[in-house]
Amino acid sequence: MHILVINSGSSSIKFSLFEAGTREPVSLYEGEVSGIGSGKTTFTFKDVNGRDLSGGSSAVKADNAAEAIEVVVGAVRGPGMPDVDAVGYRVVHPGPKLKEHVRINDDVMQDLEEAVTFAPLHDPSAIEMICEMRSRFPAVPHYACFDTVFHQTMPEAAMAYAIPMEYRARGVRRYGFHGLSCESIVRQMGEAKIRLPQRMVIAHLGSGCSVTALVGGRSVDTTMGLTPTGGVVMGTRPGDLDPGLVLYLLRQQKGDRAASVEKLLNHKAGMVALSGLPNDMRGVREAAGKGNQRAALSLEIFTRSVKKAVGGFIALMGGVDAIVFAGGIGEHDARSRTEILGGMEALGVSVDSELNCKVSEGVRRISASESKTAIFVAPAKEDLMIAVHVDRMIQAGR
Ligand SMILES: Nc1ncnc2c1ncn2[C@@H]1O[C@H](COP(=O)(O)OP(=O)(O)O)[C@@H](O)[C@H]1O
Ligand SMILES: CC(=O)OP(=O)(O)O
Ligand SMILES: [Mg+2]
Repeated sequence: MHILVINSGSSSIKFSLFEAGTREPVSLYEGEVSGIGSGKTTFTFKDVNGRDLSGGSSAVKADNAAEAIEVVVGAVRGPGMPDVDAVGYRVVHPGPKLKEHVRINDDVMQDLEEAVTFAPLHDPSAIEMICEMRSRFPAVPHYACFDTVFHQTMPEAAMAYAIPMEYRARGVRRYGFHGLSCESIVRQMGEAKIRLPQRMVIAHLGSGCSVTALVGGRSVDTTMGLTPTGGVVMGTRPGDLDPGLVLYLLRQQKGDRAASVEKLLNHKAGMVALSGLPNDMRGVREAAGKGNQRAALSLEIFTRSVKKAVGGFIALMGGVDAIVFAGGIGEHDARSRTEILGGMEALGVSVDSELNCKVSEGVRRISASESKTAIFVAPAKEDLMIAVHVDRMIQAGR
């Protein structure tokens, strides 16, 4: 059986084809269409051995999602490719009703449409992708896997906001995101024969950034809330703000005030606002290294916000046995890791500077020998988790 997994972002579509059924899902092919609508769309497609299957042309024309989907469909239906038996999608926010990963039908699509208000940066592209793919692959089952499901284990004290309870009944609560990433880290630790740490903090620092506290491998609290705009500072999102500041912004706008503030908070805030540079941690670091003061300040603010989240969760859990970094920044930016954990030696947290700079596959340990807390770097395998959940749903006859 072959499961196609699709993780669509606002300007990119990542896809992987997994073999599953008789064994745990294994990725056979993966690809990405990125920079959709930018005029500089690129396409990568390779097999499990890294062999390039993109036909040698990395530049493709995809001015919108529908054209990008044509590229994806062309690749997975190409010569020699196996039949797709099921399709799984990463959907960031399911809205208030859906609490588990689900097989998609028209009712589910209705729920997802209603969830767009909670994740306007993420859900629309996923919904568009699902609609297109359902019409192109009408005979196979389609499944939605949500970022939020992993956080269902949070206690009510972590979920509820201090606003009138009638809103809680309407689904206004902390949901938490990057759950598929967190789950994949717990799973990878098991595969690497690392004893599951009792108290763990996962810092998923990528396009979106969040910090999650886990006890016994289950989420007990996380920084993102009702939406993926809150929590720690991100590339284009501000993280937590004084609610009075949001009211101030709303009062300043003309026309469609909510739409203007939404655009400001999801696209124009965070590191891009502070640094005045494009949304790429590498560029910000390079500029700061050359003396750009705004870039340096943006890094300081980013580090400070993640450090406060990590420290807060250590206090909440009464200590920490492991800290894990994942996501594009968490996995690749050694400086972010040392700066976030710098000065925590008194808490028993110290990074080994040599191990921190090494590059290798899978979960790797970067803590110093004297560190009481184990510190790891791990890839966020969201796509693998989606394949695992789709496989389970198929086995369960869903
Ligand atoms: N080698 C690297 N060093 C520092 N930052 C990196 C590196 N590679 C990727 N990043 C950063 O990771 C972020 C994207 O993270 P990623 O997890 O890939 O996002 P997405 O959620 O879109 O998959 C960007 O800010 C990018 O600059
Ligand atoms: C939930 C979220 O922020 O996702 P991403 O990091 O992919 O933007
Ligand atoms: Mg991501």
